Amino acid sequence: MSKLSIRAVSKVFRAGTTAVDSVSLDVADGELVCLLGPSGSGKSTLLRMVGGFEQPSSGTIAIDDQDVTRLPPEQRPTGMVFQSHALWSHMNVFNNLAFGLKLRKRPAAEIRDRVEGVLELVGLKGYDRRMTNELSGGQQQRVALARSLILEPKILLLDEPFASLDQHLRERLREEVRDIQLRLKITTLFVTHGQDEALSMADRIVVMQNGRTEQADRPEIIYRDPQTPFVAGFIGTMNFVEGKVENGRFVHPDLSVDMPVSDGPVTLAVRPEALDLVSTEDGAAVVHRVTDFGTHGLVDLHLSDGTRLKSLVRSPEPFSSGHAVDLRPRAFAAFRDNVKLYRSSDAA
Ligand SMILES: Nc1ncnc2c1ncn2[C@@H]1O[C@H](COP(=O)(O)OP(=O)(O)OP(=O)(O)O)[C@@H](O)[C@H]1O
Repeated sequence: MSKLSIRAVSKVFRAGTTAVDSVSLDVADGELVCLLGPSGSGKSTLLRMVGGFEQPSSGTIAIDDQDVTRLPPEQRPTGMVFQSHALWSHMNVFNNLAFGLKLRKRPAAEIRDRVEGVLELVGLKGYDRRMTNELSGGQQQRVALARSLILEPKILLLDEPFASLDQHLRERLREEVRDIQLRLKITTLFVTHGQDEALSMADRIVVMQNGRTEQADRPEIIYRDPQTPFVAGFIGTMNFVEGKVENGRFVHPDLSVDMPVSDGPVTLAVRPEALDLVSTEDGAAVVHRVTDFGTHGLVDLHLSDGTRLKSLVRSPEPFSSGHAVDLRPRAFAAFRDNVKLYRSSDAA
């Protein structure tokens, strides 16, 4: 049972940059939490503070109720895998993996068994005598993961571990790592700026911006019920339409929907898959481009005020560029001053 508790942690660098701004986060036993956000949002700094590679300016970090805030990395029950694998190239795989155990003066037989076990776990059985520079990028990252896991950390920390790999390999490794994590039931904090990675791997996603957490929720909630326009726009594709509410209706020259909130300006957010199109003679929106992906079509639209929208349609056939269409949003959110006001029934 290992849990991580981050309480009001901030990091101000000497230059005056607030990289992490009073973040609190609990990661439950066996949970995999992804920190997701744009470049510079503070994800790596937060992760590095959990690993002990960076000191918080304020706040506390506890693992299983033990305060580790001031402990150096080697005294924390954490294992970190970095973006660039940082393996020792002058050592073979066995020695890379055995290194930490030798430091801890474990008996040779135990070291052999544990190296063998962890290599099997990451799918590299029999690779122990290879030099690490004779391995592919994906294999090197597997060794880096094995090197962390062999010390049986309570908390596994992964900092964009697949960033240097090609798309195909990245997808495979993310499945493998998730399988291993579930098998070991190891509490994991994972930094990525890839939303697909976060959506496919995480039990919970923490969306970060400017050193703060914008929202922490299960992936499907982050996607379906984003609490701020930033989260709405960062995960998946989102259309935004600026307008205002008058007498319980969102009003825009080309689009109007019921919205039982008080009058005033709002931003309407609607997913491409929740924006139905109907071809008409005198529709308000004009089709700009149609892309046929085989399984579905994506229609780019222009509204009369210049707003651009995307709609996902099952078949692109009825639509072609220059044609007018009517818009029928099925599910949407409205934001006013970054606060979500209202959402219709769940996306169909
Ligand atoms: N050692 C440092 N000294 C000064 N500023 C730093 C240092 N490390 C990070 N920063 C700044 O802190 C902010 C957060 O950086 P951080 O690396 O945590 O972001 P990130 O979300 O992990 O970004 P990326 O996805 O690009 O890795 C940035 O503005 C960055 O320039």
